[in-house]
Amino acid sequence: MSTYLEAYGHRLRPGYPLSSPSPATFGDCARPARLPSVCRVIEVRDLTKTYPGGSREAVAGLSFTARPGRVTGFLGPNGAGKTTTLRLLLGLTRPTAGEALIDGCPYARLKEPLRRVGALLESGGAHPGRSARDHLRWLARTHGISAARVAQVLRLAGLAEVADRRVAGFSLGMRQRLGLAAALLGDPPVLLLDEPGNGLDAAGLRSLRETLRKLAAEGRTVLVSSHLMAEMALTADQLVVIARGRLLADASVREFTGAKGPGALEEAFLRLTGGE
Ligand SMILES: Nc1ncnc2c1ncn2[C@@H]1O[C@H](COP(=O)(O)OP(=O)(O)OP(=O)(O)O)[C@@H](O)[C@H]1O
Repeated sequence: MSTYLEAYGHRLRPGYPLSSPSPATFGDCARPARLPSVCRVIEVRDLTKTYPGGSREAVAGLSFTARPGRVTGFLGPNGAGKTTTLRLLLGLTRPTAGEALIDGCPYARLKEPLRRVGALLESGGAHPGRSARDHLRWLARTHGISAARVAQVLRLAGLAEVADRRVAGFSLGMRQRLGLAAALLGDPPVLLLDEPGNGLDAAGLRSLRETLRKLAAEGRTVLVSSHLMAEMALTADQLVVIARGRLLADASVREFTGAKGPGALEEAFLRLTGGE
């Protein structure tokens, strides 16, 4: 599969005459009955963002592609522009220049976005007085998603046993799990996750790693930002490294760490970013 994706993944655009049952609606950013895996691509093209009053560009001419079937780790020192890039991809802030596309479309033009893109940006968002289950049921109802799927994502995120507890009593790690459960609710082919490992204990990190690997193995596109180098070395296939809004590297974990193995990622990262 990877050879096929590598050969065609970044060149195809929605609307291409693939074997999709309804390519016409696909070009319109509607979801075809079966989304061709080669089109689940996240594309950032010459993306630039200067915040009003900002002294420098938060994102500066950034270009990269995250492809299906892989976990793409999005790395960079504090303030590098990772969250800004993810917010641009989700249409939460406007680019100063360039494009941030999913399936060839800006997020705002995607039909049924919850079923197309699962996002975890921060661990807040759930009403503290609600239980995890009620929060997810409410989200599911507003997007026409079944209660059975709620139970499924609660299990996937390791929250089944605390599903009926109020979110107010949740630890940071439990809130992160709830955020991940919400991101998975629509069974989306594309996932954008901003530091999902924050606050997770060792068991939580392992389970997150296994979940992300599995999601990628199912052919989904997983873009995940993180400061946890050891985790990224074990989780990611591809690494996109930025600093001061600019691309420093876009390489496989193997290319990054060489023969030294996953333990060498932190060293390579610090060397590349000048230990910022
Ligand atoms: N709403 C905003 N208004 C003005 N400047 C902002 C805003 N959000 C972020 N910035 C600035 O943009 C730059 C990039 O920030 P961003 O949060 O995207 O980086 P990051 O790589 O996610 O950092 P971290 O790893 O610390 O979360 C920083 O200089 C930050 O101060």
